Amino acid sequence: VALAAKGPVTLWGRDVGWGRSNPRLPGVTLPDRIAVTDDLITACRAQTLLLALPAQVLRPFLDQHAAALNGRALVNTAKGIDLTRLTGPSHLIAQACPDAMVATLTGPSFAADIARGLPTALTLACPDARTGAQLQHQLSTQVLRLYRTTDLIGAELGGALKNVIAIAAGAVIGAGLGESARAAIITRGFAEMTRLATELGARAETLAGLSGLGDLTLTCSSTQSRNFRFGQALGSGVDFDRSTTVEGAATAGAVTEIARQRALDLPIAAMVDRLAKGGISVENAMDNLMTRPLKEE
Ligand SMILES: NC(=O)C1=CN([C@@H]2O[C@H](COP(=O)(O)OP(=O)(O)OC[C@H]3O[C@@H](n4cnc5c(N)ncnc54)[C@H](O)[C@@H]3O)[C@@H](O)[C@H]2O)C=CC1
Ligand SMILES: O=C(CO)COP(=O)(O)O
Repeated sequence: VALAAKGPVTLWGRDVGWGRSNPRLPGVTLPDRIAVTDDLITACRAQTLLLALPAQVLRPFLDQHAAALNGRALVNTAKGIDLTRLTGPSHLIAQACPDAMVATLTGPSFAADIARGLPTALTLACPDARTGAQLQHQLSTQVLRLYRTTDLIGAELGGALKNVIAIAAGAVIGAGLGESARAAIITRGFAEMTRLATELGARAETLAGLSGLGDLTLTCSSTQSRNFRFGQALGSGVDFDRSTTVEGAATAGAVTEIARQRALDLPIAAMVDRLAKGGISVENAMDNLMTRPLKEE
């Protein structure tokens, strides 16, 4: 919707029967400049494609459609780590589409805010600096301000890992453990995010930017966030609609496996993994975190 301010946009979906107002974005009507199609070949005539799919869906989607996508600039927006490959979205895309230019657009942004034209700042991450600068200009608008980085690993991991911590923050609030506990989870969660990301080759300063700390702040503090609401439901013991996309649940599993393989200490992610699988109560998870051996900050 934001990009339609700059020129014609084609929106592809496998189920576009909803017409010009998507039930996932209530109150938003698509501008006339957006052509809606369920024909991927038509959509792939564009040179730049934004892929807006849940992280765990991306791999099967690429298995099916890689040939149509190859050779384009492919901008990922998924925030997660693939559970079977233990890798981020852009690596999956680059493997499936070796002739594509791959980038990730990430950072603090609720789709509903962007669709309403509210001001938003994001990170455009592309290892190729020239392509990154081109995409930055192509995708920025008056209300969508893109910063760029070549640290694709760091930007992508920031977006993936903040979802895990947001579940923990939601659980703390849902269980009535208080704002001080939430601040502790956000801060120690950020330490875990930085520990894992730098181990995997990210720059620490990327984690402190929009794609890491910025998105962590948003997601841990807003009930607009699905990850936060999922945690809240776990904490308060109410049902949660399992058809809702909650990226942090699968990503906590992937993170726990990566931590095991690399002998990394990521206790909050480990607790979120157990919580999401129903293997521990919020009270026991918090006890577990609070009674670990005392250490330096
Ligand atoms: N919703 C938001 O505010 C934001 C979401 N993201 C990230 O973007 C990614 C997607 O999130 P949402 O769009 O919110 O998820 P969503 O679950 O609301 O929508 C995903 C869309 O993908 C489609 N889809 C699912 N499987 C498919 C397949 N095999 N082939 C074709 N289409 C398929 C669904 O029909 C749906 O239209 C996630 O990784 C999320 O973390 C990033 C920034 C903001
Ligand atoms: O990534 C997001 C905000 O930047 C959206 O968060 P949720 O997936 O938790 O709704």
